[in-house]
Amino acid sequence: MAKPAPVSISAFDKAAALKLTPVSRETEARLDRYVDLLVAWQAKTNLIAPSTLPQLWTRHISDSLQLLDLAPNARRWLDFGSGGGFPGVVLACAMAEHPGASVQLVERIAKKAAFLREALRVTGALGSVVLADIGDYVDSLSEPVDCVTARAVAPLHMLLGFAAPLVQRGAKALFLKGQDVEAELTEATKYWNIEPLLHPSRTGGHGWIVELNKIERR
Ligand SMILES: C[S@@+](CC[C@H](N)C(=O)[O-])C[C@H]1O[C@@H](n2cnc3c(N)ncnc32)[C@H](O)[C@@H]1O
Repeated sequence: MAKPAPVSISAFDKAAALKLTPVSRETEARLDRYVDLLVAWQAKTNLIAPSTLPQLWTRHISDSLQLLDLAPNARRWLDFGSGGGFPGVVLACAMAEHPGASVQLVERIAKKAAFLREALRVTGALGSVVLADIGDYVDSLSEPVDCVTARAVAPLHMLLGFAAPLVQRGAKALFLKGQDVEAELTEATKYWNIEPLLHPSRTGGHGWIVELNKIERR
């Protein structure tokens, strides 16, 4: 008797992720193309910690998708330090269903920026890649942004410095943070007047999303 095909960990992980953060068939197809590209590039460029590959869908894709519910009306997104594309490329894949939406991905490492461009191309997601330092880019930006995001890029007090001009012009900031969020908030409030909203990550672990609608220098 033929043995049943082994259930691959990634298929199981993908199913868990889609239960946690459901998406349309079209977005799922775009995310599949992104995952294929990421896995191919990961062999030659370190885009994510190799130990997290088996949980790619829950650890990285759901982690990114969960931001959408916190800014359901946002159409113009800006992701700081996109690296391998989290959350920026994932958001761009999901936002492709909204005409006129776009996600800008800011990354200062040329090889990662090249990967991000290829990811937007193969997925057909709506967005653009900016090869620049975040601070320089924000200084040069005049068009409005609805929501600014970042994951694993810099300590909170530095992210607040980057995001402040955008939040002061009406943007919301959503920063994915780990278990040290309280210490980061304590440090940040030495320099900034903020009224943070803390959302526990839906993907479990000790993650938090820091939502900010006001950032003013003390
Ligand atoms: C640890 S990686 C995280 C990447 C991605 N956000 C994620 O969560 O998988 C941090 C990324 O931010 C980029 N980065 C850090 N500081 C930056 C800056 N000032 N300007 C542009 N990119 C920056 C780095 O080049 C790197 O690709």
